[in-house]
Amino acid sequence: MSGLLGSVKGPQDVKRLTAEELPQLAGEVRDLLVDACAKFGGHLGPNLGVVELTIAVHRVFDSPRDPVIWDTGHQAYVHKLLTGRAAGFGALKQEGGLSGYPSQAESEHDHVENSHASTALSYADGLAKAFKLRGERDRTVVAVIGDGALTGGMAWEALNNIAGAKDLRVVIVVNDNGRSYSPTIGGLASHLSSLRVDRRYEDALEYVKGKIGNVPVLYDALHGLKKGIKDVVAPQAMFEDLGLKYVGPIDGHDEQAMEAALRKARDFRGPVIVHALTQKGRGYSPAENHDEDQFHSPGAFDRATGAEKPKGRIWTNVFSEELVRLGGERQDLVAITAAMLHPTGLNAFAEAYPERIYDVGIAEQHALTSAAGLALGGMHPVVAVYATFLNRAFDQLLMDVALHKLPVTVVLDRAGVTGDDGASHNGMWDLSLLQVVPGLKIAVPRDGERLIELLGEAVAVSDGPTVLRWPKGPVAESVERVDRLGEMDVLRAPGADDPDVLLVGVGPMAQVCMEAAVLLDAQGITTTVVDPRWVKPLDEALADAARTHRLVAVVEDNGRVGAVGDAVSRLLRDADCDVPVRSYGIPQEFLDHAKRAVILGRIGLTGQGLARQITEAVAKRSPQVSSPS
Ligand SMILES: Cc1ncc(C[n+]2csc(CCOP(=O)(O)OP(=O)(O)O)c2C)c(N)n1
Ligand SMILES: CC(=O)[C@@H](O)[C@H](O)COP(=O)(O)O
Ligand SMILES: [Mg+2]
Repeated sequence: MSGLLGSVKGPQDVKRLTAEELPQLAGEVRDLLVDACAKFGGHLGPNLGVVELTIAVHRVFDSPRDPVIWDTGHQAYVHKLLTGRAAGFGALKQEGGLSGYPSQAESEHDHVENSHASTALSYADGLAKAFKLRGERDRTVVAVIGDGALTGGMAWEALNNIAGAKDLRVVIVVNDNGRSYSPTIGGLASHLSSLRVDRRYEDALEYVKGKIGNVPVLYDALHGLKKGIKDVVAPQAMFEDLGLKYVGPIDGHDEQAMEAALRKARDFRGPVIVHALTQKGRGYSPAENHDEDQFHSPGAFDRATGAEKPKGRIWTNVFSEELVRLGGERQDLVAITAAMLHPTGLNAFAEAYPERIYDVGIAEQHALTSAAGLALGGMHPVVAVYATFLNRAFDQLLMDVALHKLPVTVVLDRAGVTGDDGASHNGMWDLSLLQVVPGLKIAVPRDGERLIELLGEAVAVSDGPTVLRWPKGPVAESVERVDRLGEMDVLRAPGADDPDVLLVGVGPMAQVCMEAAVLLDAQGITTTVVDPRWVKPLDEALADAARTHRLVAVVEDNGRVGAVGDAVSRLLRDADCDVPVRSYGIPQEFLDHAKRAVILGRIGLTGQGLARQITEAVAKRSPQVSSPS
């Protein structure tokens, strides 16, 4: 690593650089970010937007003694570069390589690994309280939170607490680039933009600043003047009404201005908000000009043009198209996104029915209970979120939707192993959590055709909530049924009178089961494959089918504990069927980041892996079966 960045092994090296050297450092950082994200994909837009901000944070504060908490963590690449990890960007988000989020295992400068938004201020509140109790009054907690994450309810719960504790040394840097993926919504967004002073005295400020140069005391006085004018022109921020000191807005790309504001905030020795105005994708024109999301999280792309490598037809496309079609038939269908209109495929529905789409911000809990309200009002809401983010809205789904038997359909994209976004992004919890929700039905399509079929069935349910889920990536090859067993699709019937194994493939694991069945057959282990389609409630015909087999194997792309495998065991027990059940799924662990396919291979959720495990299971049950090849 050459240049100034090559000399940066930690924040102390950033502090040692002169102000004149910082633009060169920023340029080198941007070049490395674009190169790494072009090669591996990644959160390029968010990180290009916090280059100067992060440099200023590490020049003013003393990480890790002053912990820096990155809300959501997707914008911590620059922080990683300035804390000695530039070399790791040669394997960004790859197995065994640098995580795309803060990682305690990587550095003492990293604290929060959870990529779920709107948590940073609560961590900061707790950390600052701990420092106070321990008498470590010289430590400041810095929390960097985006305008999008600030629309999450937890952030306001934390702000309420922090504002009430005047001696908590917390510096909250609001990284306001005006966007989540899309432009940030709601009253907060318009309030933040009202705090952006209008150009007239911004320009005046620039003019005078140019005259006085960067003489801090004069510059500060000028800021005070601007603030005074702003107080008159734009009613002061709600933050100050909350009791929080507010500094800003500051040009987040003016490193010296950011340093001045952060020093002022640090020296205040109490809770302060520094409002930084930044641009997502700054410095790379394909990102700056990318209307949809300013290169929020592109896959690999051509560095010269910004053209992303084609993703092919993904599950989300099938859902997006079918929901538009259904929306034409059903005027009561409305859709809700939590700041992820395009990633969940709701953008097409929004274009077709602009009056029937709601973007509630990063506010999944509100999304579910607002959906309950819409359902009480006679609509049928479809709430589309990534599977892992539903965790946050479990109580709302349980007590605001299901308790009232309301017709809300929840669509979980990125269900199962997502992989390179790390442990908190895997959609491995929903099939377990939702088992306990009375009256809630869950369908898991195995391919695009079944997604269309099951979505239609789900939105036709009017006496309770329904849930569908599918994984990240290309939609699975179609597998047609050869028979029907109750509501279930039989995909493979061995034709033997006493087949050995009943393979229950949940959703796209059906294809994996079909591959395994061929391998098992080759070893003389006759296998039936069924796709339950609806996994909650399970079809009681499954118990009858089980009776004619030696072993039942349930395969699902979810954590094993408390999921469909356990539900099948319970079904068989309740039916007095004592055929043994094996469940194959994601180990109940926090998985290290790697590509989805790599992880599925590692945990045995492939045709070969499954065949090997089932062969061993059968051999234990009936030793005369041939040993695994
Ligand atoms: C609870 C939760 N919901 C949704 C997401 C998906 N997500 C990741 S980043 C992001 C937008 C964040 O916007 P902002 O906080 O403004 O940060 P920026 O990307 O603009 O820097 C969203 C919606 C998430 N990580 N967590
Ligand atoms: C940080 C975050 O939660 C999102 O940006 C997520 O990383 C996007 O995931 P996909 O790339 O699967 O849409
Ligand atoms: Mg933002």
